[in-house]
Amino acid sequence: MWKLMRFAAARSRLFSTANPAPCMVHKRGADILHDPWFNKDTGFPLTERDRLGLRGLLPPRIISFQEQYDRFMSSYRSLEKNTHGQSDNFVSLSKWRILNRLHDRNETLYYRALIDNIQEFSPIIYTPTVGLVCQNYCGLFRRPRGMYFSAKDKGEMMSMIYNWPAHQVDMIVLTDGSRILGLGDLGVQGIGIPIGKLDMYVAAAGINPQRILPIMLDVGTNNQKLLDDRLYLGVRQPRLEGEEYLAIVDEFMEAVHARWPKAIVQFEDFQMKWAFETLKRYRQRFCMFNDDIQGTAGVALAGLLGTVRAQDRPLSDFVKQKIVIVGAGSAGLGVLNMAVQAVSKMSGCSETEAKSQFFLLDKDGLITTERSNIDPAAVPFAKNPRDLEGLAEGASIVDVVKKVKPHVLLGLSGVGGIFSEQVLKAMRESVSTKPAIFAMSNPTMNAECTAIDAFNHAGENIVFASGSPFENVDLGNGRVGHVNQANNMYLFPGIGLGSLLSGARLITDGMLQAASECLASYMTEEDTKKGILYPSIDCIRNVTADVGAAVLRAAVAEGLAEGQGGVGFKELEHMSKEDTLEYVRGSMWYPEYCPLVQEK
Ligand SMILES: NC(=O)C1=CN([C@@H]2O[C@H](COP(=O)(O)OP(=O)(O)OC[C@H]3O[C@@H](n4cnc5c(N)ncnc54)[C@H](O)[C@@H]3O)[C@@H](O)[C@H]2O)C=CC1
Ligand SMILES: CC(=O)C(=O)O
Ligand SMILES: [Mg+2]
Repeated sequence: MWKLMRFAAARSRLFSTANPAPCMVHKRGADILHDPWFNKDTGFPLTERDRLGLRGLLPPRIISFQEQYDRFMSSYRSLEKNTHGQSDNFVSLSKWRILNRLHDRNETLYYRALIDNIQEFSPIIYTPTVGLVCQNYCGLFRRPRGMYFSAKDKGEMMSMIYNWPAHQVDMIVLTDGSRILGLGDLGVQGIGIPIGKLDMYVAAAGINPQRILPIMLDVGTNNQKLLDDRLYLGVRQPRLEGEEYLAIVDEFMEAVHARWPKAIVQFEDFQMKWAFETLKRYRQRFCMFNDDIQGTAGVALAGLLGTVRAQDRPLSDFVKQKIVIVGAGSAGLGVLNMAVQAVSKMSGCSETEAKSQFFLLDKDGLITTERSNIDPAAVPFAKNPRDLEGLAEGASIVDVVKKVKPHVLLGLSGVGGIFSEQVLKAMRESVSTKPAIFAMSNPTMNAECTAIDAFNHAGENIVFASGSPFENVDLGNGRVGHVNQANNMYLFPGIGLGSLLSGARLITDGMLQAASECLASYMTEEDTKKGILYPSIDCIRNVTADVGAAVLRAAVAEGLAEGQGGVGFKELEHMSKEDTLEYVRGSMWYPEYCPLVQEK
């Protein structure tokens, strides 16, 4: 059966312009050289130079793709040498610039460099450097990437969407710049985040870069420093609020859906109130998800389950883990919701009972039912003070940790260093012999603690994870404190890829759960016992293929899959687990120069 379907899969690959099918190019001469989708720099073969009017526009020698790659990496290595001893920010921005210049010039070579060096380059194009790039965006801006819809475009979006040059768009990452990593409201400068996330989509999920679209919804900013900055490139007005805000997002979603009904929209780095509101508003109507709420939750849950295994306990013991979550925003509440659902499912108890193991804090401390002005999204998790011995409304992190002695302390607060020495030392009294500390806030300077501080103060037996990368910690005598990167990048590319290939019109909890379960089952017993919760970033393409296949199968199981690119529901339904994985892998784009002219 599957053999018969190979044709369809191959068609799908062609459909996604994967190699070696010829690419359609309607340009000639210098226009091709200036188009990073088609540009091959010195790599154009003679036939293309002849037939596309490139003769004389390039030095005569033809350089192979491999030589071009080697040449780029060698200039990257020289830059590393030449910037040695400069400040970390200077070095990171210099690295970002050299990668960005390649991105702007030759996408095929850029993505090959990114895929082959993903462990090394992800901290440059993604967190933490992407945060620095967003902070300095107006100064760094050279040429636009993606689309910008602003408060001033009301009523125009349906026609504006047709200004995007690509006929097909599969994956959109959208932000309004209101909560960029832990850096707050960066207005239009937040566009760096959709760009970085979509780079991960191409590198990890093999989404064709001609079919991605980063989008900034610029509804103003409440960041006074930006409003006062004469170089600021966004709309200089306070953020739209209430119905005015929603009217802009509604119009944008309708416009996108009208042009690309099957495109997936990932909402990213929206402030909490709009993150929850837009998810509720659109998830039954459009194929969308909120990465900070749902992607983060799946990655955190996989890490929490891994922690139980690291403690050498049966997975069913997850229901007994006491977990303190610091940060009751979109990410913290997303994690809590998913973890509570998992406990309830595993133990068969009600969600109300499942909540008893969890403690939630925000900027005002422990959240209890005595809190006045409690955020509606946090209400279900507020503790009844009657159930708390010796802990009152607003108790500090250190008091909660001392009293609860949790198995896990998890931070999604956006506040650097709030897991102080005192807090970390209190974790030594944890009821677990191998407590876990998740300092998940980004970028690095906003992490709740550093890896070194965690191992120094909380003890060498801890399990540690952070949102942005840290080096493993040398514990002496050849022992290593392993650092995990608990970042939604392990899931969002697979969620997007699986949803796309399924052709489902919605992304359900079942599909998201399948993604998380797939990641949770990834590590071997041997690894988890060493405190390794997630696979190496070097394998992110394999992880994403597995996650994508799990999401696709969940969509099929729920009867939501409609298929795409010639592979319909019936074919998807009859694929075995292995066939699905093969199909997903076969659909992934890989950067190679494709012929721009038909062989004669
Ligand atoms: N590792 C990952 O994959 C992800 C990490 N994040 C990070 O999580 C952080 C928070 O993101 P969101 O939840 O979307 O932000 P948010 O702004 O919605 O929520 C922040 C929460 O932290 C609380 N908070 C602030 N100061 C605090 C303090 N001193 N003590 C305790 N709580 C405090 C606030 O009251 C609020 O409840 C950001 O730094 C973001 O980069 C977010 C998504 C994914
Ligand atoms: C990783 C991510 O999505 C965040 O920090 O917001
Ligand atoms: Mg985010």
